Amino acid sequence: SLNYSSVAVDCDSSSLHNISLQICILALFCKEFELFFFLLGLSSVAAELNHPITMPVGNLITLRNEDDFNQTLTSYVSSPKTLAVLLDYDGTLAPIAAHPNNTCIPPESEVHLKQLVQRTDVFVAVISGRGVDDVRKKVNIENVTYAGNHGLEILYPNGSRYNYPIPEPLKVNYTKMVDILNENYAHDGAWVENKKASLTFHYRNVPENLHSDLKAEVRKTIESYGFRANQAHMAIEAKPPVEWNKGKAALFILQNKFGDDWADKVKVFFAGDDTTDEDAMMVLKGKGISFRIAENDQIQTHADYRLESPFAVGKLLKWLENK
Ligand SMILES: O=P(O)(O)OC[C@H]1O[C@H](O[C@H]2O[C@H](CO)[C@@H](O)[C@H](O)[C@H]2O)[C@H](O)[C@@H](O)[C@@H]1O
Repeated sequence: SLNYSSVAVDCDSSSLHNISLQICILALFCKEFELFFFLLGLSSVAAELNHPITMPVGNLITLRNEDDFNQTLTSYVSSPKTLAVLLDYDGTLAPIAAHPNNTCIPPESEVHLKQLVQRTDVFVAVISGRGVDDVRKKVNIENVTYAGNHGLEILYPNGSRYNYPIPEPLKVNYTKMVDILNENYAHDGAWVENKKASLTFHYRNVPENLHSDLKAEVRKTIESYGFRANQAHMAIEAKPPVEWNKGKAALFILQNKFGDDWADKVKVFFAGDDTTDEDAMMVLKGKGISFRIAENDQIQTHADYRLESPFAVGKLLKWLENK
């Protein structure tokens, strides 16, 4: 069991988050549940402090066609650096569908994406919330680096993999959380997508009058197992409380491919439609150009520009292909 003593810590929010998370996991090992939940709360608060939660709103320039791309992006794209294109899948490459199995990349986008991948001066990665093998199957293009589970797993073109090390107690809790969500809430059209490292609770087919209570209950359940709950499109994502996200994964992929000085060697384009994509937009601010895919031009985002739909992403890919 744990012996308590008082410790004074003078540190920034990032270190506070890491320290509290580490002791929290130790507390779980030692079955010190009160301490576990206290430290879990503390680590979440520290993570929030570390993460600016207010995002710029409005005044977001929308790029709609070739003329817009020419006017806005030409000077950035004409530098002799290698082009790195990092793309989210659902809602970005592929339009949202009623069920994850029913998505596909519009044929025109697929053609341009394939052309880009074939160029030796272009690097392409897809960074998704789906399981990595699932998104790999969906995109189905060779020579692309795939990241799944919001970056927790990465599959390189040569078949090698990176898996973010998730602490054992969290894995145990994950399994329990999947069982409870399935048992208590997977009805009236709701279902749990178990992706092994993170899950998505889908409620798209649930009658609308039940949404608000269901969402609150599911969030509470997810958090009671020590996981983070994120709102997504008609779904709630449960992610492990680790210091890893699409932003960290994007940097990791770029560093691995181009070295620590990647920012001097590469011009980066990132596109995403969801809150989890904001982590990548944040870390790439000033180092690349990012696009938020959104119908609403008042969306809160860290992206530099807005594209209205996955079809506009296709137009951007076509434009990039000719650069
Ligand atoms: O990071 P992404 O590639 O955007 O993945 C995010 C989640 O996308 C999927 O769910 C969403 O898209 C489905 C298909 O269009 C839609 O039916 C669902 O309502 C959306 O929430 C996917 O199923 C999740 O695993 C991803 O985390």
